[in-house]
Amino acid sequence: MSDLPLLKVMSLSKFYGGRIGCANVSFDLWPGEVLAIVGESGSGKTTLLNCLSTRLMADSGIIQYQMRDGAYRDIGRMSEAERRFLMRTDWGFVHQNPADGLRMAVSAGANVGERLMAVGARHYGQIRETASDWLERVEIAVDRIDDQPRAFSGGMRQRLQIARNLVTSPRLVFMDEPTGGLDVSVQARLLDLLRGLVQDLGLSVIIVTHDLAVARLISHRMMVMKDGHVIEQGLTDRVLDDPHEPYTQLLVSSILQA
Ligand SMILES: Nc1ncnc2c1ncn2[C@@H]1O[C@H](COP(=O)(O)OP(=O)(O)OP(=O)(O)O)[C@@H](O)[C@H]1O
Repeated sequence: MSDLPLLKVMSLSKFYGGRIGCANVSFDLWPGEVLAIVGESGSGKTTLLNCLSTRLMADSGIIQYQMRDGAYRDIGRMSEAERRFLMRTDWGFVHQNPADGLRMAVSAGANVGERLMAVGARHYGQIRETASDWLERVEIAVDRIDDQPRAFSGGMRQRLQIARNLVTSPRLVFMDEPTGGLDVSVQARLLDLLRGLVQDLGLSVIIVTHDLAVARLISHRMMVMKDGHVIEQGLTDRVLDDPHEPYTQLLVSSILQA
């Protein structure tokens, strides 16, 4: 791990009119670290994730990202084109619904290859070979490369979305409930796969989940949100085994021992 954070977030806030989306959120994210944002429905997890990934503009606060050359850039001051380039190359975003992150009417191979072309790949044979490698890595049979994702199961679609995101070797991946909406056995397999990939690639991940068991399995550190505020944060095992805040204690006892 580097001795400098990959992402520095300072006093980030977003309001919807008079309603709090998220308020005054600050944290650092380190290279190779998986941070889970947990909390009940409406606590502000998605708002925070969307502000961090610039899909939503925060009302106030600063997000600094360490670029590949080591320099920090203020994300809020980047041009739209620079932000989009970052999203297509050095960052990934895995949506809960794979249809939001895939192009359903083009082949699986093209879904993966498209991201490669965004970083300058032009050689058709190499793009197809890399796409095949990635399909294999996410446990999709290579003979499905020309099929459209609409012919895939939910779990396969999600694995394809992951391949599409990881093919450009991003350093930071945002995930919004990536195992939500899947059968329990499919969820377990996907989580296993994700955990392996994150470890092998040394990815930094910010994952939103309402499922504390998912957070336990995949994250190093956890932030608990309530009414738009981060009310507790710490190492995942510490927060789950020894929650300090009464609200976290309630959340842990109601969900883990359900
Ligand atoms: N587009 C919007 N317009 C107005 N209010 C919004 C909008 N999006 C979210 N909110 C409000 O902001 C607060 C946080 O919502 P958010 O969706 O971020 O929570 P969440 O923890 O992600 O919930 P869930 O797990 O249900 O997705 C809620 O009070 C919600 O009603």
